[in-house]
Amino acid sequence: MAVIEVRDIHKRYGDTVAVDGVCFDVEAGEIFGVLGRNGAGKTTTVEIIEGLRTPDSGLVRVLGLDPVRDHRALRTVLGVQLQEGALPDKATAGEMVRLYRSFYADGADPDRLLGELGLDDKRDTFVDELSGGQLQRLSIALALVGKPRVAVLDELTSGLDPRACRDTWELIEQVRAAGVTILLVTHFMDEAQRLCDRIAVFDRGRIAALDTPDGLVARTHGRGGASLDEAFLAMTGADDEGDGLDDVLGGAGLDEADRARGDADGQVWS
Ligand SMILES: Nc1ncnc2c1ncn2[C@@H]1O[C@H](COP(=O)(O)OP(=O)(O)OP(=O)(O)O)[C@@H](O)[C@H]1O
Repeated sequence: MAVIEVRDIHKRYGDTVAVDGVCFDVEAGEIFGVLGRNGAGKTTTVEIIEGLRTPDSGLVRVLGLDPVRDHRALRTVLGVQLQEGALPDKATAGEMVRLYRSFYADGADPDRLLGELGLDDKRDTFVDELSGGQLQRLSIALALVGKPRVAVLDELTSGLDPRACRDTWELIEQVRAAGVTILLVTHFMDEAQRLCDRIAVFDRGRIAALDTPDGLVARTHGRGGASLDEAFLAMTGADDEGDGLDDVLGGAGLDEADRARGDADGQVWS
């Protein structure tokens, strides 16, 4: 059974169609990337998966749970990276991680996790005295401290310096090696290339392509050694000329059956 199942979800905000028939499966132990230009519908889709938004139609299941109806049960197995501004200013980094740890029966050691994220000397620092990158690392700690079975990481390394990025990628690889399934929303192609088993490229509320990083490159550049960055630019650059991603990908674009099919052989929680 897929860990995350998304079936034909639709969401409008007034006249704006944010999500228009999105389908995909995320398999156990997979890092599944979500890429797309600003406004493509990524956050809306992810917030529907987290149970923060209700789709107009369609179905979502996370470990068999309905994110809205089973929200309480979902909270114990799903780790979510909070967005900026969601934390109280006058709590310390250590207090926040210990508080989040207390919500779960099992979990990571707060001090060890802070150390792995390079925050050991910031344990007693107030949230409003952390730098942007330190806050970002704290939000990753909070997403992982409950040892979730599924983690949703939205803009994982935004604002991190290159060293902190690499350390964070290594941590995420360890988390994946422990069998956690990860949904990763990112604008960084090097991050997607390194971490993701498969990537869904969103375009105007739809999934225009779903493949491995190498598979996406092959769709636009053949086997000519181009990078994912070049592939993504080729796909999205055509948009500026008025063509959609499906036009660029031509016959290589996915049909509905492809979009719904998961084919990764990820690691399984042991
Ligand atoms: N609360 C809202 N009210 C009205 N329109 C919204 C709302 N949230 C998102 N939208 C619109 O829905 C569309 C999809 O937005 P969404 O935030 O899902 O895109 P995104 O791919 O996450 O973009 P970004 O990369 O900029 O974060 C956009 O056109 C956006 O303006």
